[in-house]
Amino acid sequence: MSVLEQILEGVRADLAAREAAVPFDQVKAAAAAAPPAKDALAALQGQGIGVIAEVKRASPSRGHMVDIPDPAKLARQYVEGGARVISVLTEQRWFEGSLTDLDEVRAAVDIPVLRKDFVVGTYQVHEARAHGADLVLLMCSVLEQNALDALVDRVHSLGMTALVEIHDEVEADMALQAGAKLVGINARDLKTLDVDRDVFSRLAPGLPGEVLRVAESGVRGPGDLMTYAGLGADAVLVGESMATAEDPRAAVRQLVTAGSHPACPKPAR
Ligand SMILES: O=C(O)c1ccccc1NCC(=O)[C@H](O)[C@H](O)COP(=O)(O)O
Repeated sequence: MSVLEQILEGVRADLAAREAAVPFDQVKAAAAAAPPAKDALAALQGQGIGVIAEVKRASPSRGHMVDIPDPAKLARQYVEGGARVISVLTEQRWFEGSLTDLDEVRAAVDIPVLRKDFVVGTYQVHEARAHGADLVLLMCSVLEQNALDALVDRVHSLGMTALVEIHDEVEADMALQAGAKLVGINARDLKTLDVDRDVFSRLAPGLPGEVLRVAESGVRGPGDLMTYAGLGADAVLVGESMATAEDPRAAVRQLVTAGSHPACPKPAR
């Protein structure tokens, strides 16, 4: 069984437990009662390359990386550094995340917040909204086309933005067919965990001009951001190198400064 299949097995088991504990109607009602979602596309369309900074303690490729006893504090540091969106991993078994992290980050910052998880059904989408998320990650690698279409519609109908993740040409077609407005091109192959930054240069030119492009994974510093900017990225999503930085505020600031420097290529929109 691949790591991705193992992750999904755990995600489905944990989801079944939550569904048994909290009925879907209750989650839907909580989502409907939540304050309106923030406009993530507007946030990412600002000047320069946007930085999406992630609250990430652990991963299948790295194991446990860092203790984050206070995700709200880390998120505030990211905001002070100039992040446009905060990504919160909520998967618990491999990433040590939780919906509590999402609650704490939501309460701490005013910028859009992404629920980063392995979403396989509508329950998780309403759950994300109920916990204050403004964006939801949907991964083409774990969804059939029909399911992706339905989940993109559901995310958008709740006022949130779907970040639709792709890693190859087939998934790019899936994302576009589903009506994605924000596409994340993940350099990490989730089956092998290898990071290949060339995936972005292969896939980004095939996306229509109006679709915002996020370069995901393997961004280790301003040099990577500048490279992705030159290839047409509107934003970079950065986990490990921000969450493990000695000074996360300064680490984000360094990226933001590079992304707004006159020498940094600007997105074409
Ligand atoms: O990070 C992993 O090892 C991983 C393995 C399997 C599925 C997903 C995985 N990561 C999720 C992500 O997409 C990253 O957290 C995100 O792109 C940030 O990556 P990085 O900056 O390299 O930490």
